Amino acid sequence: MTAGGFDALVPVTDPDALREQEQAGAALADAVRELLDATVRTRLDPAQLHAAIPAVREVTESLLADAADGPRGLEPSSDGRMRVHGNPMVGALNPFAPPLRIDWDGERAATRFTVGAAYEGPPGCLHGGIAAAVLDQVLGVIPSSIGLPAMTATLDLRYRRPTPLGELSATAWLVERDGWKLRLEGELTDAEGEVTVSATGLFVVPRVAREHLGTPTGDAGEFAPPAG
Ligand SMILES: CCCCCCCC/C=C\CCCCCCCC(=O)SCCNC(=O)CCNC(=O)[C@H](O)C(C)(C)COP(=O)(O)OP(=O)(O)OC[C@H]1O[C@@H](n2cnc3c(N)ncnc32)[C@H](O)[C@@H]1OP(=O)(O)O
Repeated sequence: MTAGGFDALVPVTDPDALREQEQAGAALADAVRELLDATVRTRLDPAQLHAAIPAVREVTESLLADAADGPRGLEPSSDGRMRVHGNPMVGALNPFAPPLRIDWDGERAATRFTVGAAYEGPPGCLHGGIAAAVLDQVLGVIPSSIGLPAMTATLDLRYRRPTPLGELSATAWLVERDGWKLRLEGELTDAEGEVTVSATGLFVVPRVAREHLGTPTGDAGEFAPPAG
C-alpha cells in the first residue's frame, strides 16, 4: 500500500476519467522535472539560454489557460483517497517533488528515491532542508496511515554525515502514542546503506481533526429512514 492519503470525503463518480487526468498530469510533471534538472545543469551560452525562454513561457501560458487560482488543497484521487497533489515531496503533479512513493506495511513507512542537481546543498550533496522535508513527510504519513492525521509539532534532526545526491532511502516508525501525540523516529540512508540523517518527531493530531476523530457515533444521524 502506498501511504499518504486520506479516505475520500466524497465518492469519485468517474474513477477512469480521474485516473486518466492524474496520469496525464503526472506525465507533465515528469517532463517538467526533466526541464528543472536540465535548467540547473545546462552550460549553453547566454544567447542560447535567452533563446530557450520564449518556448518555456509559451508552455506556461498554455497551462494557465485553465488553472486553479491558488493551491489545489486536498482532492479526491481515482483510488478513493484524498491527496494533496501539489505536495513538494509526494505530490504527483509537482515537478519539484522527487516524487516520494512511501509504502506503509503496518510497521514501517519506507521510500526509495533519487535526487539530482536541483536538490544540491553542499557540493554533490543533498541540501539539509530537503533532507528535513523528506523525513518530515516519511514520519508524517504514519499518523494518517493509522487513522490519526497529525501535523509536525517538533522535528529534531541529527545530520551524521553528508548525504550524497543519487539514490537514497528513508524509513520511519512509531515509537509511542500518548493520546493525540505520536512520537516517531526515522532515518535517511545513502546508496551504501549508511545512515546520514536521523530524525525524531512529535506529531500532534490538531484540534480541528480531533473534534471529528474523537466523536465516533453509532447512530445514523439525520439520514436514518423513519422507523416502521
Ligand atoms: C489546517 C489544516 C488541518 C488539517 C488537518 C489534517 C492534518 C494532517 C495533515 C497532513 C498529514 C500528511 C503528512 C504531512 C507530512 C508533513 C507534515 C507537515 O509538514 S505539517 C506542517 C508543519 N507543522 C505545522 O504547521 C504545525 C503547526 N502547529 C499547530 O498547528 C499546532 O501547534 C499543533 C497542531 C501542533 C498542536 O496544536 P493544537 O491546538 O491542535 O493542540 P494543543 O492542544 O496545543 O496540543 C495538544 C498536545 O500536544 C502538545 N504539543 C503541541 N505542540 C507541541 C510542541 N511543539 N512540543 C511539545 N508538545 C506539543 C501539547 O502540549 C498538548 O499536550 P497535552 O495534551 O497537554 O499533553
